[in-house]
Amino acid sequence: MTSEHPVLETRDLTIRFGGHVAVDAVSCAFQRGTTTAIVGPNGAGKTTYFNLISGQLTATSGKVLLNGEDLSGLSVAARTDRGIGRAFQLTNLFPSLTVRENVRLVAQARARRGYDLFSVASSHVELIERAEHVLAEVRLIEKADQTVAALSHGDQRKLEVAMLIALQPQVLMFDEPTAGMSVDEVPVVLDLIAGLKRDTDRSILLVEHKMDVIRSLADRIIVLHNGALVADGEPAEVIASPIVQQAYLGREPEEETVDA
Ligand SMILES: Nc1ncnc2c1ncn2[C@@H]1O[C@H](COP(=O)(O)OP(=O)(O)OP(=O)(O)O)[C@@H](O)[C@H]1O
Repeated sequence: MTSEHPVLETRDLTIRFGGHVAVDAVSCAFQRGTTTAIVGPNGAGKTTYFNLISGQLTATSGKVLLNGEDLSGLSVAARTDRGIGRAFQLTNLFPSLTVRENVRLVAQARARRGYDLFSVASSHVELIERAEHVLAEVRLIEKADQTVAALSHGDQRKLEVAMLIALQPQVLMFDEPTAGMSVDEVPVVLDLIAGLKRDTDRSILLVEHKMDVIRSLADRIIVLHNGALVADGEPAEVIASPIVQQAYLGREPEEETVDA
């Protein structure tokens, strides 16, 4: 729980499916207040790496550490309690409830969990205030009394992010956050994630294919290829590196995506 540890770290993290090594000894540390994009060609192991961090998959070997604590053997729910929040997967919206009710439910559930020492004793008033704060953070406060069913798709995405924030994660994971979104919805989600970056206690990880999204959000890019970490650095440097351009991504620097 101290600042001497990176918020999240993977050490020699490996998973094999039969003879295939999908994530191959990936060691990487993620600091508070940083946003890291994970890129690589199709099948490189990006989603599998995410699944190993969030607990959807169990590593063959290696470790995932949160604030120095080994998460091996912990379920997805236990990892969420500890502070790993994965967007658009953990949260289920209740369509007939209002926006505010949805967020309050998550805040309440979070407060009941034993690991959140500061909010175990949270009063009803504190929980309500927390929900209002989160709704303001994602700019949904004016729609707080609308039912979820009445929201646009973009606003539902905002609500999903609000519910993720209400879980108070230290690590926020987004798997292709703009995939399947309409042209007008993309800036909404990008704005939201950019807003989340202002909280320097949080660390954001995103798997992303789109170069413009990466450029606008990431402070750092790590590249996976055949499950191994092959490049790590500032976006401009990584995108321009010959190893990424030619050997691994097979793309010219100015093309739309950095993979596949
Ligand atoms: N449950 C599984 N069983 C067997 N093989 C798997 C399983 N999950 C992933 N793989 C394999 O592991 C490799 C990495 O897959 P993964 O989905 O992590 O790649 P990715 O980088 O996320 O690709 P994409 O960009 O296409 O989503 C692939 O070869 C995939 O077929």
